[in-house]
Amino acid sequence: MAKLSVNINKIATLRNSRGGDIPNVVQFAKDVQGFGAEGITIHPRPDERHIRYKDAYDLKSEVYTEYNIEGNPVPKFMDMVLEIKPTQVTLVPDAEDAITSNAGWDTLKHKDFLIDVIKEFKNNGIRTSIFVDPDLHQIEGAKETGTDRIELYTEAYAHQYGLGNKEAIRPYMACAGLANAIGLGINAGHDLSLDNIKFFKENITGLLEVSIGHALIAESLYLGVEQVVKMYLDKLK
Ligand SMILES: CC(=O)[C@@H](O)[C@H](O)COP(=O)(O)O
Ligand SMILES: NCC(=O)COP(=O)(O)O
Repeated sequence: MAKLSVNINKIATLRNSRGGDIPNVVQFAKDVQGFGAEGITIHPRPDERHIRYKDAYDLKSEVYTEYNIEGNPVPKFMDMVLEIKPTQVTLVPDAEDAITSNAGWDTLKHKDFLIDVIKEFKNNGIRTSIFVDPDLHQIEGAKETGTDRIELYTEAYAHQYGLGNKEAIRPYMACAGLANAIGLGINAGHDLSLDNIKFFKENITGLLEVSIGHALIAESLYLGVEQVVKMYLDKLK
């Protein structure tokens, strides 16, 4: 069974569009955990256009499932994560102006940097994960950094699956096979949805956690948050 971590960035985006506190992201996190979510993911970006650093602190005492903070480990981000000490930090190489995450780390090119950053987080008792493209060389590189887990960047799978190309799962299966063989835990995320999650889960041996935000919130507009969370949990069994 893979854990469902709900990414609540979109709730903050909605709140920020009016400048007030509706919807309240902390209340949403509490409710979604009550509906069965096994984790809360946030991804504060440098411009704080959705989740803000203050939200990350406010959520600390209310997330009683797994708290996963994603982002580019620039000094401000590192200080915040080291202070909050979430369950997991997921390192994502965001460009400042990226609309959303659009690439995994080059774990070979940035190996020394990643080794240093991961050591710092692990010394503080925080589990680490690196966002990576489904490429065997990048998985091997990730192992060299000392990270506990990888997060497979699933945008390509989700896009191809939507076009009817189920073969798109193959590179992910190969990466999962390698990760399992060399002792890396496997997370996955980006554009996963009620449509594509079951096939992904069925084919990825050892999948530990998925973080899902954009599709989950969009689906909730029609079906309701509680129903959607339960549908994901069922597909992730
Ligand atoms: C790493 C990843 O795929 C997610 O964090 C995703 O990028 C969500 O971030 P946004 O809500 O900014 O799109
Ligand atoms: N790590 C992926 C994530 O948190 C959510 O991505 P998305 O479902 O919003 O594309």
